[in-house]
Amino acid sequence: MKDLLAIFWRLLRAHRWAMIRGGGLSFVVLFMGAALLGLSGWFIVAAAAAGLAGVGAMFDVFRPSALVRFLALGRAAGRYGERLLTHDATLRGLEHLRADILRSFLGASFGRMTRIRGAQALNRLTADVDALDGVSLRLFLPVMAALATHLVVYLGLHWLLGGQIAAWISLGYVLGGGLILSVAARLAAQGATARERASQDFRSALIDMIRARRDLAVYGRLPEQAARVGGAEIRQAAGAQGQDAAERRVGVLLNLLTQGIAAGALGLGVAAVSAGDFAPAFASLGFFAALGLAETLAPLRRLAPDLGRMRMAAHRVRVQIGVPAADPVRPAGGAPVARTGPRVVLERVSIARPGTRLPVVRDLSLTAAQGETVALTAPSGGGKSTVLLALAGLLPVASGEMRLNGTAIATLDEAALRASVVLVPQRSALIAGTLEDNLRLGCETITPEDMQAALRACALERVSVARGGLQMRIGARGEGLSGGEARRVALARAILRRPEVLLLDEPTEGLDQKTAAEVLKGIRDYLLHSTIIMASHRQSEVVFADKTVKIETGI
Ligand SMILES: Nc1ncnc2c1ncn2[C@@H]1O[C@H](COP(=O)(O)OP(=O)(O)OP(=O)(O)O)[C@@H](O)[C@H]1O
Repeated sequence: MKDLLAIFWRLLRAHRWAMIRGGGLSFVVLFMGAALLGLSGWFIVAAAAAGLAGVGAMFDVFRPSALVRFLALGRAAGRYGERLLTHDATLRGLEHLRADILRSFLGASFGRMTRIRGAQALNRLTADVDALDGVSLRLFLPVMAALATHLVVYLGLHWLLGGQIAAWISLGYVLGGGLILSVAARLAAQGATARERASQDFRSALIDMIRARRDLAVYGRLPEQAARVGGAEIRQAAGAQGQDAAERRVGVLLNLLTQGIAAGALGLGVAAVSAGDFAPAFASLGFFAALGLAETLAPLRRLAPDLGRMRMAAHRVRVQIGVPAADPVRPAGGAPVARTGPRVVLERVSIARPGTRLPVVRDLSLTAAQGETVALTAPSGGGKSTVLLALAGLLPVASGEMRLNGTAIATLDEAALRASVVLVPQRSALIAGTLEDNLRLGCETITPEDMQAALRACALERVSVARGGLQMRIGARGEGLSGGEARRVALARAILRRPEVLLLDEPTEGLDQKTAAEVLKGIRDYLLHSTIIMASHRQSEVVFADKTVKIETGI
């Protein structure tokens, strides 16, 4: 319940007045519905009684019928306004929630970001947020409006018919309805959990299958994965059927409750008439008001089967948005990049990966000057990428110090560091779009001439010219490019930023000797004054570098 309340509070805060006015109108609509039926019942019976008594001509039909019309029209208009306000406020609130979830993904620390699964993130942003529209529309607003209506109707009936009938009707609905709904929610909880799991499994399995379809096909596992997706879909459909059946059962029970309360109200009314407490028309008022109050339960029918799903979604979303933003490697508002001292200095640096006790890199020292190219070497798993990540400010150092132009990288301002240092990891992300879209990802303000020069430097000009130049289409994750071409697009994107320090993780992997040499020379000439530090396995990269530094691994 805490999770659901927290989500309702967020939705309420996003558009407080619209939500409060919508909730108020929900109450008005329910109250007018009960008053309309009660008044109509009283009117018909009172008119008939007046006719039987021979005083029909004296009976005032105008005022009650005007009131009936006012209630009928007011109720219709109120319903329209209530739907408009509550749905609009809820959808806008969900929009804020989605933005908060997205922000929490984007603000995740580097370590967490690498562990986020695309399918899970999509589930949080779509299915979970969709499930939460019911928190205000099917849970809190209808329950609050129903309770307010029962309270006001209780006071009105108490005044008109006495405490016994008023208590029978209002308490009957509040206690009886509450009991039916809470028992039904408890019984439906297991089915709701199973359905929710099936629907999350379905989405995740489907997304995994689409992403890994090539590998699955190669290993002959595509039918197996398709069967997993199909199985989750069948479980999901079965869960939906079960929940529909639960909704129907709740509907039958709530109908029986309404009939029982109305019959009891009529019986109590008849007894009161026999005892001479009030006229027969008043007995019908209680009976019809009891029938009219059935409307307070109508929006809650779907609540029991949906509650489990809403609870789970609310919990997951709360956990997601409650995750603190990135544990910063550098404090906010750090130092600017200075212009003194050697470009890059590492002094007895040790670096550990999160979750591991032993440092991956131990006591590494190096100095790299402006315009110098340094090759870092170590066996596979020896910590080359780890050093580059730390230099890019994405991993903290366990001991020692890393300095850029004389200032410790750990104290640098985030924006200043990003403007000065660019890292090209082993696997870079390419987006679906044109070659230009992918190059602009690194720097918005570049001109077509800049892009052509960078493409030339990375030996990509010929490839792009043959396929539409900057408008060449690239598929999702670099689809349509060879591995070496995708790598070169990532390199071109990085050098377009003209960083002071360029960090390259195995830059010529996947390139033949000739192209590799051409690319390394092209990059060096394009960034004459930049310091280039590269993680290298290949002899051609080591030979190209001005100096080589061997990493002593701690593992
Ligand atoms: N996210 C991570 N969490 C924990 N340990 C990691 C993580 N990534 C890599 N490691 C470990 O850190 C060590 C160094 O990895 P790193 O990627 O820096 O090596 P590398 O020299 O670049 O290797 P390669 O040449 O194969 O790319 C390895 O033992 C690796 O298993």
